[in-house]
Amino acid sequence: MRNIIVGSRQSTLAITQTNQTIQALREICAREDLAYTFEVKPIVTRGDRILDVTLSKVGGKGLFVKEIEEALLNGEIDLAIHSMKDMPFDLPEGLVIGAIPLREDPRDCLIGREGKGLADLPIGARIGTSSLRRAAQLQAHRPDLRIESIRGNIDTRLRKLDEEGFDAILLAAAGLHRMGWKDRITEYLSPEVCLPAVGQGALAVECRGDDKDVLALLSLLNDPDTERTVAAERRLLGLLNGGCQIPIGAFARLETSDGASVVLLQGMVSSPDGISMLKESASGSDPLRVGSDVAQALLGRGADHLLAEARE
Ligand SMILES: NCc1[nH]cc(CCC(=O)O)c1CC(=O)O
Repeated sequence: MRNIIVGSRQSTLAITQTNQTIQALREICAREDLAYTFEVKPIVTRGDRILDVTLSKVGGKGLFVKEIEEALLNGEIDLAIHSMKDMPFDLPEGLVIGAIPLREDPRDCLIGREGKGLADLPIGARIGTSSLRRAAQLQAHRPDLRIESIRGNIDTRLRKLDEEGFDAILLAAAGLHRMGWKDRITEYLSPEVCLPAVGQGALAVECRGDDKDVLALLSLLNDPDTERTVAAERRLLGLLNGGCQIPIGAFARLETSDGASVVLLQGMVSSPDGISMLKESASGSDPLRVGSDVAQALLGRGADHLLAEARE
């Protein structure tokens, strides 16, 4: 018998993801006859305190992660559930990702006012997003659209769609699905129009590297297919050194070829206006290799210049 303390941010999405993951762990415990109980401990992160300023301007990776990792390291909590796409590339010494559960829908989506899809939006329509990646790709697809910044948690943004007169906003489908707000989505953007963020739709369940009980439990929650696709995307991000402020998109999926699992990865790097946009793809059995192949292809075609410009 052990009580596992789960640290969680207090945004509606974080609470939902934490509760859904605990529910899945409880089902595993019932099935495997494991005597664990779970308790949620609220944690406030820097990212939560500065939501009223543009997050990308504040910079620094892992604004939503640092305080939670400190609580893991000092034993205040035993487990934390993060959105994979908010996870920095490197984990602090002593912490590991114990499970990557089955991925939700990785796509971005449009939430149009009055049910409008992308093709229904009038010339010059106002679109709310504060993601450089979504803005660049949408602008490349529809140069006429006026893209404006919109901030806050998912719930706040949905409210602002109506209150601030946007014609549509862009969000990750995964968050809306998890919150039960699928019906607000008016169009799913295909990866051809908008490549998602690295790890979008996936969760990272983090714990201490020496916590044997929790590691054993989490291994039962891990989804090996999701782990493979996320590994390819994150290798690409790591090699592009995505810390700087530049639109980067990636999407990996699996296919079976002659009985073997093959990872197919598409990657994109762009100037913020979407005018200089590079896209490359690769496939293979080793996700890390596929990630570095796409990174090398992008760098060889000039992604290094785009990255250097963004650093200036
Ligand atoms: N940037 C915040 C964030 N982190 C994870 C999600 C959505 C869920 C996910 O991608 O797993 C969101 C909101 C959004 O981008 O719409």
